[in-house]
Amino acid sequence: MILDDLVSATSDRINLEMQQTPLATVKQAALKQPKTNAQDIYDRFLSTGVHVIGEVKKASPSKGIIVNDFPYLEIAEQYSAAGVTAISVLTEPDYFKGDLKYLQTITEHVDTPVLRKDFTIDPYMIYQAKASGAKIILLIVAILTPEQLSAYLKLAHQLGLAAIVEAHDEAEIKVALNAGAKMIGVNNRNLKNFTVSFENSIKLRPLVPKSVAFIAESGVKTVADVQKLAEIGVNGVLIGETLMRSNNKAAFIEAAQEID
Ligand SMILES: O=C(O)c1ccccc1NCC(=O)[C@H](O)[C@H](O)COP(=O)(O)O
Repeated sequence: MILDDLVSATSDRINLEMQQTPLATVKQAALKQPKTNAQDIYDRFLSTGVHVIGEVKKASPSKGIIVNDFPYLEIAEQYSAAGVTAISVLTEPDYFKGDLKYLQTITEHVDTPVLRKDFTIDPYMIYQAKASGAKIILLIVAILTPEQLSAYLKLAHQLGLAAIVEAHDEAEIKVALNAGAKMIGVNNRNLKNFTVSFENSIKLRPLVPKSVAFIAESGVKTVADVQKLAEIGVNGVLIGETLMRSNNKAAFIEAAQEID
């Protein structure tokens, strides 16, 4: 399964990075960042309307190369000017052609909160995210033990980072809620065969209390899709490929964010 390959590649990469830049150095850099409060991010997503997270991504395992031209900072600036609630930046290099440097550059130039979109498997990556100016991280239930999930969520909150805890089914939603997740992402993409269906969000939405933000991830193609997800009560939508391929990103984002 693709998640196993992603975890294995991430583990090799992080082991190398830890040799090049020790944890103590990354921790020091993280602690130099301005203090932030995770609850501020959760509150933004819980406020009325559908909140768009615009994703900056060059490639993905399911789609291969999505765009050849990749002016990542310009794209982030367009998202920010159009009023997205957050920007997701892929930092995974092997399958998504991402880079931590993209995230660092974007956080240096753009005020909108940035999500480090990666396959977090070690606290080192959480300190890296903070040191790079991210305000949100991704924690995927399927690749962590419940103990790791609780510990990583706690560490994120101590550092002032919010976390999207990604769950794929009912059992994973329970694990996420038990760990204290305040924002749950449900992936509409089946990671075994890459098919996309909003059925997963529709089925799992009622299992997440209204005090916990619900983000529908993947497969949004049209503003009508956002409307459908709004009707089932999602707080946010994470949109990657469609925005990356769009010639008028601002028009799509503005229309999506007008939905009540
Ligand atoms: O998109 C993939 O191929 C993929 C494969 C394995 C793990 C994660 C994957 N995608 C990550 C995402 O969560 C998406 O980048 C994100 O939800 C945006 O999706 P989309 O709007 O469909 O580009």
